[in-house]
Amino acid sequence: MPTELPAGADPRDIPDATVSRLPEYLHALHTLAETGIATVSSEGLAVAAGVNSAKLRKDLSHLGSYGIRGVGYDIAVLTTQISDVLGLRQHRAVALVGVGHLGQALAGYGGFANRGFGIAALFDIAEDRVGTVLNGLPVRHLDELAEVVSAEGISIAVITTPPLAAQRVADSLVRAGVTSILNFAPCVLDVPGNVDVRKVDLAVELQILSFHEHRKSRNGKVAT
Ligand SMILES: NC(=O)c1ccc[n+]([C@@H]2O[C@H](COP(=O)([O-])OP(=O)(O)OC[C@H]3O[C@@H](n4cnc5c(N)ncnc54)[C@H](O)[C@@H]3O)[C@@H](O)[C@H]2O)c1
Repeated sequence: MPTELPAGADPRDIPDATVSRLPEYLHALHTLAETGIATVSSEGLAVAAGVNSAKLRKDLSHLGSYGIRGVGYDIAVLTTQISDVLGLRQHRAVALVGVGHLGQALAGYGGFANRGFGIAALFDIAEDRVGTVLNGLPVRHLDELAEVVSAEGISIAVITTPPLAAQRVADSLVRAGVTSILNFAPCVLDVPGNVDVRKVDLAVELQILSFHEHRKSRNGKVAT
């Protein structure tokens, strides 16, 4: 069985919605591999990943992976294919800027390493933070950003500063050569076209759950 994307399966053709589910499939595959099994049916993988199996088969067909009738997917092969598409076959060093409450929690989380990432550098500007050590990493002053980004080969950064500082921090990151930013600050960042930004906002997720709660209570009223 092939271990790389088959000819004709161009990662640029994979829909964004599929890409957003690939990390879930990868996580499920790692968990299944730990149980010692070598193959998994599309239904089994779909249950492990929490999606519907028709959607999973469609997603994996974008990778040129169709599974074998009666056998399913080879877990090791599919893991390699998804890791290739996500660019996870190389360990990626990540910088984190803003070592406050949230930054410290993220920097202290041990679960990134086995998902292909490591926080390699921490930055802040507060006098009482710069120079301290967190999980063996020194908190450096933002002035050192360009030097460290270049030395560590960092292309991805996480912003956990207050929103008012986030745009300036993003500008510094872009100048230093960072081309992907995960922004936790509740603001919109203006970046050049070659820079990818993803925003994480738990308040948005809660508002969506609030909508579902609101709808459930409205439906309940209609039903009674
Ligand atoms: N996305 C989410 O779901 C979510 C959840 C919680 C907090 N947040 C956001 O995360 C951010 C951090 O929250 P927090 O509670 O950790 O705040 P915090 O005040 O504890 O930490 C912010 C840190 O950023 C540093 N900082 C300020 N300006 C800086 C700059 N120019 N360069 C480098 N570092 C700078 C501060 O010194 C401090 O250490 C805020 O924007 C907050 O709104 C987002």
